[in-house]
Amino acid sequence: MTGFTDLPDLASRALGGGVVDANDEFFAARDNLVTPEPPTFAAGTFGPKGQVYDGWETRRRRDPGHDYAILRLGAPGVVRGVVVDTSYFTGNYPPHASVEGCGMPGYPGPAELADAEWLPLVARSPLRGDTRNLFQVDSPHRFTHVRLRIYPDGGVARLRVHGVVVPDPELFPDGQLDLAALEHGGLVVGCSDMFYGSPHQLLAPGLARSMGEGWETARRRDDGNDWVRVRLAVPGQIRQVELDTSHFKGNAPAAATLRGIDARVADPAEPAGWFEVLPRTRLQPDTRHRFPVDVPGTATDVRLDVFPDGGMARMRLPGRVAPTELGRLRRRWSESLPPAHARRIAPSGSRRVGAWGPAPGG
Ligand SMILES: NC(=O)NC(NC(N)=O)C(=O)[O-]
Repeated sequence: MTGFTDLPDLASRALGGGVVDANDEFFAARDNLVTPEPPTFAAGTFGPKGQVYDGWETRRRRDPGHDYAILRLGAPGVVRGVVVDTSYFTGNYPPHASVEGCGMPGYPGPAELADAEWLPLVARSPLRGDTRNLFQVDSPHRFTHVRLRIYPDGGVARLRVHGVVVPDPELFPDGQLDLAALEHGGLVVGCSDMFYGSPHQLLAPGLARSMGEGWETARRRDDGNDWVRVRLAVPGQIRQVELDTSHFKGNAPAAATLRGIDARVADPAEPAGWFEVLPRTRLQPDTRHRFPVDVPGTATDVRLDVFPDGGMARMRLPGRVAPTELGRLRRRWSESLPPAHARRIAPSGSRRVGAWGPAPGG
């Protein structure tokens, strides 16, 4: 794993991201900005408003100003880079764009977001048409929303917001959670092959709807086996291993093993530090397998080996986090809040009720 685009897209619809506001979407719907699949184009397809585009496209401005869209991240986190993808927008891409982020508690609507404290992620920069425009981001804050501004108008196919999830520890007060879940901060840090499907999808929320929503390798023609390594959201004890081969019917692995390591005290490069979580276990195609396990060790990372190759829809690792780690998670969360969000959090957990604005009708 090298550049920021290897990190998960926090805005993706696959993670629950959405477009909550835009000043205009005359030619093409804002919602397309967060579609997980790459953009497509069919020349000469005209609807009642014009050429059909797989992206967000505003009308031609006849007055000064600029257009904007606001995205809710599916999983709030620290942003490492954004991709303003103008694929297929050639005579109608915006020549410039900027991106800002804000961190808000609760579930703000467009009116609250308009008044939010927006911090710069990408300064106003030139864009190329029909191009994935990459911008590195350097900000330590945990953002819940981003705002894309385009100058003055035009079309953008996708906005990818790559980063590291920073979970809200209040969501698992008793320390029980899926230690591998992307939305909790679990992260794929390496894999042998991802020819047909991204390994990040293994950790995505919900059930996969098709084979395309899982991790799938190419057919192996040697004696090796495929594997994926995951950094857990937080160090913890794994209580159950869920390996879901749903939709993989002619291409499920025959068997799998799972090993864990506490990389704070052992070197992952040395085999000695790895302990068995799930012994080599036969798998069935198209099946959600759930194996209770009793592992005394704490793991920071796991490695799933599949034999010999194939595909898997999801891997879940329900487990328990030590109270000390929960404290560390709380500190990491509070230290990464942008100033406006931090000001809204009163001490002693008062954010549980009415933390954002008055109750409806109140
Ligand atoms: N051929 C076009 O793309 N024209 C217009 N856009 C759409 N969607 O028809 C425009 O003015 O940008």
